Amino acid sequence: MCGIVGHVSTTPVNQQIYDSLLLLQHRGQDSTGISTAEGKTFHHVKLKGHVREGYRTRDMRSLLGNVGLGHVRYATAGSAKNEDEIQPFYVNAPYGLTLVHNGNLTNTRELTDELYRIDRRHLNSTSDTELLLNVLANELQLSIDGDELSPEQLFSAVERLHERVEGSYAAIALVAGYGLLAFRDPFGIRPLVLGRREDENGRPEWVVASESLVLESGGYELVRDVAPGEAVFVTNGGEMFSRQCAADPILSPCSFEYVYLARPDSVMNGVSVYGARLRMGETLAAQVERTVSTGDIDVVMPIPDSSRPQAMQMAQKLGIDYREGFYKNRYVGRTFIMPGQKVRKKSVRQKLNALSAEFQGKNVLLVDDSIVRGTTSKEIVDMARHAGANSVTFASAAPPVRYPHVYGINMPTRGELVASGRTIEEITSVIGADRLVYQEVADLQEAITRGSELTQLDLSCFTGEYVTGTVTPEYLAWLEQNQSS
Ligand SMILES: O=P(O)(O)OC[C@H]1O[C@H](OP(=O)(O)OP(=O)(O)O)[C@H](O)[C@@H]1O
Ligand SMILES: NC(=O)CC[C@H](N)C(=O)O
Ligand SMILES: [Mg+2]
Repeated sequence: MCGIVGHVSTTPVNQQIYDSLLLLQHRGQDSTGISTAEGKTFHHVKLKGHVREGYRTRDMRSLLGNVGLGHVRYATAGSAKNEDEIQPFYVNAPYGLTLVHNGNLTNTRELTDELYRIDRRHLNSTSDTELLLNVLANELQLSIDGDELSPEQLFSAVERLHERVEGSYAAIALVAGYGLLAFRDPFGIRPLVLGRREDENGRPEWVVASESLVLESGGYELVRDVAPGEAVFVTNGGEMFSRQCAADPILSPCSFEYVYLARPDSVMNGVSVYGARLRMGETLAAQVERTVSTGDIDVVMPIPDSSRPQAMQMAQKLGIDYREGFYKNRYVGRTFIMPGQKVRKKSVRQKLNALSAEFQGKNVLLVDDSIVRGTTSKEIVDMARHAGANSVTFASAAPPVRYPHVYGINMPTRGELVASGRTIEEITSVIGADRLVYQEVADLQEAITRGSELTQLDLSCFTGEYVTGTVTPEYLAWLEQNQSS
């Protein structure tokens, strides 16, 4: 899950993109990049690491133009370390295109072969985003008819792209001299929202972003989520066109956005992330009551940051005191999205510290949003015991993660998932807890969708059922061999 943003403005757009990327930093920490368009000229800056430490004043000054896009990367294909894979990607024909992508393509082998053999396109990295851009460029080249590019030609290209590409993709592209194109895969797996505001002269300004908090902070009105399969084109002059480009779009957003990835103050697909997390706490409280005796539990504690709303609601439902026993070093980033297990493990210790007074002689109920590799939970249980806890019950607001996530979250191999091939008792013993309670899949689904129009979610990492219907055991085996994290 990367963070993407695109702005079409009536004034220089560099600072707006920077501000938007800062708000999306929680979605990717590996690298970041910005492209702006000044007439027909693109300006690009790409850097490793975080937004705040990366861009220098001279970088910002070089990003001229009123139209642009930006990216924060959390690598899911290729390598986090490879500087050639930092987004945006660029191709010079047709017109000049630059693109950012959140998601993960699942037919990369076929596309790589077709692009070389049939389309005669050269690829210079193992990034799936480079594939996505080249498919778009190829299909756009085939759609062009006459001298001027029309929205319809762009939409036809996206229509054909949907037919060729499998997996998840929310993408934003700039077409040099024309405007900004945004599109979402036919299942709407990864999020994308459209916002609008007016400048002081009443002229429209547009933003497309992964999360709605970008819109709120910039004073934009949420127009709507980009629909699954839909493409939106905003001209450099601020005129907006949109069209459904997929044959059978079915909104099936990634449940893990609501569990962990997104900021709680965002609204995605009409569902408040914070509201969904509170409801997860409610259903998890009921599950705890059903499965373990709660009479002896003294305090409910979150594992900062992401599980706070769930833990708060659980404490209230269970009628047990809510306490904060772990303190977070705000200068260490999110652990789960760091590349490499060694650095993730070290970071948990650096990031969280236990406050002994809250643990001494107490029976604690620790709540996390999810247990994936078990890196966090194992360290945390150990820290709670060292701080003097009498007993440790661990509750996860997500069900056991047993299957690879192939749609933009870096958990491609079963072997690294602590719940894969293990019973609950075995997982309890691996993380060192006294008792362990997981959310049920149906409860998670209900907690996310309650009161909304959402009828379907991607829950593949919990169920092994992949919404696109194109993920085969052979693909998963190939992924395990070729992608390690
Ligand atoms: O089982 P694991 O592989 O450790 O993964 C799960 C943990 O990783 C995430 O936290 P992270 O530190 O990334 O971010 P947060 O501060 O937003 O909770 C998540 O909230 C869990 O705590
Ligand atoms: N997390 C993402 O959305 C990653 C986008 C793309 N697959 C990359 O690896 O750069
Ligand atoms: Mg966490």
